[in-house]
Amino acid sequence: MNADGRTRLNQTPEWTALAKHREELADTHLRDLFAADPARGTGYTLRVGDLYIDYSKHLVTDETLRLLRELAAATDVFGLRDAMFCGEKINVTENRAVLHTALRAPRDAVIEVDGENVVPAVHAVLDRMSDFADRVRSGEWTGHTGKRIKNVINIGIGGSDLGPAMAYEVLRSFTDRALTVRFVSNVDGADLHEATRDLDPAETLFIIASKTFTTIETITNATSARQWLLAALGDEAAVAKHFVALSTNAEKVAEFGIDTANMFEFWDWVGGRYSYDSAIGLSLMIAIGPDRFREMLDGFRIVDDHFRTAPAEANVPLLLGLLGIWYGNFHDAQSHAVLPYSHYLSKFTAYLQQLDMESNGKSVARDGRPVEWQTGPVVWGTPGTNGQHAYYQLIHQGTKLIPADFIGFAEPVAELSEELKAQHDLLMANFFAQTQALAFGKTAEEVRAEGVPEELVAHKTFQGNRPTTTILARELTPSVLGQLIALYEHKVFVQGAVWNIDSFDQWGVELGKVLAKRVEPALTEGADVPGLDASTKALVAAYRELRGRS
Ligand SMILES: O=P(O)(O)OC[C@H]1O[C@](O)(CO)[C@@H](O)[C@@H]1O
Repeated sequence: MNADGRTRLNQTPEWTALAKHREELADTHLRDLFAADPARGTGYTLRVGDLYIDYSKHLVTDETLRLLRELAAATDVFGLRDAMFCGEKINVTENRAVLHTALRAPRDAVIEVDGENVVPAVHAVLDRMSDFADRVRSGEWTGHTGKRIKNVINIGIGGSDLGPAMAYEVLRSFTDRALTVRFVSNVDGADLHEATRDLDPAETLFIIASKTFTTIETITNATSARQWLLAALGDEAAVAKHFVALSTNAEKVAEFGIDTANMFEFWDWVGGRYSYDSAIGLSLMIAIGPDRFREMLDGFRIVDDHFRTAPAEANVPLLLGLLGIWYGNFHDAQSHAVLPYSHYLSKFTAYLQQLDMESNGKSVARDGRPVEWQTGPVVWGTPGTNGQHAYYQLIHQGTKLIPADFIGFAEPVAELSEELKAQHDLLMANFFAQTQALAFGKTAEEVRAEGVPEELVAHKTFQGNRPTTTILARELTPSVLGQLIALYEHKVFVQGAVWNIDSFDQWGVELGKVLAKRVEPALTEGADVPGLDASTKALVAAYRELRGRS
């Protein structure tokens, strides 16, 4: 029993029933499931907004889905969902509400935190962002010397980088191509160097994105960026025209030297990895314009409303979350691949890595006791066709079960030439062929029938039975991007709720930060750091020697 009165997850009858069911299905192949139900290809599908979700190629039956839904009911996933949408403080270790859904709520919605409706503030910031973005895009907002802003550099890390950087790539064809928009995150000086080396400081706007405004990588890069600017423009007053801040921490913003009039605010109830639809999206909004940004928010809202209201049988985030639990907890799958068949989604999986792994990479339950069940998977993947010529071999014929999401679009991006658009069918033929091959494989008999010599038959056989979800949409628009992100946000939520972990804290990143601060003087000054272990001590000495410092 948990301290909160709940039976431990792995001791519930629902969990035990799933484990037993898994044994019963051990010898069932997807080929059998499709043979037994000719309607499976259309029956095991759902729609949400513009997304068509095919989950027929999963190792599940109606009974599996029923048992999974019972697990969700027993762990009160929908109860926690309602608490989240209402602004209850479900981030228990930080005593915070979790309200990224308020960032896309309509103007007239009422969502309260500590008795205060947060929606008017959300829209006030959105309006200020829109006004600022319009002024930069139109050339009305100029740099210190009066030159038009042609370059926008977002400096941030983690949730203050990955979201806008990903979305900028995804929506590139909607961006103002006259603007150069870059993202600097790494404290390796090379990142800022490459981002600024060919730019005119007088035409460059820096957006310093940091929820806390204390993150060392971001503050270090921002300080270097200010030096780069001032070295060229020579006047402290230039900072006001070339630096804006996105933060929850006005005091630290002012301390850094950015006028808080140039600060776009968000709130502690927005987690970093859930923040790119807040002020953190300013660089994206400048790139695509406020109207497109709002279309994206509308897309998020479509899936929020669906998650909040759809019954369990038709609730897509619930389904996707439960399927992940089925593989992670009952098939020992360790990882989950996300494989987009769109060049524009090249940073999509990197974004999801933070969303999923920082949220659900936990081993302590909400009541403080260690979990006795697997939690979040390793999330990985790159655009599909490139992956086909790299790691798909392992997915097809390796010894590990790797459930995968395939994401594709019926239409190529509108601005491609007719010639390049013609390549789209080939791209999508690969998309459909892969999930088919993964599910159904190729039997030894089929291989033999092709005249393959006996000694090669085993090598050329594909076991199949590799589960995939296919997510298909007509085209990649700002709204569809919002829908996709909200879908994954809520999927991650569902899994955290079932595992009874706090998906909204991230204590696991703290220790490394503290140790880096402690080790730095050993590198720079050769200072003796008390308690440094023998391995790290020797590595520091080797580093100093290589840098000619010892
Ligand atoms: O926006 P901040 O406060 O600079 O934090 C950046 C990132 O650092 C983390 O706290 C830890 O990596 C993330 O959760 C967050 O997105």
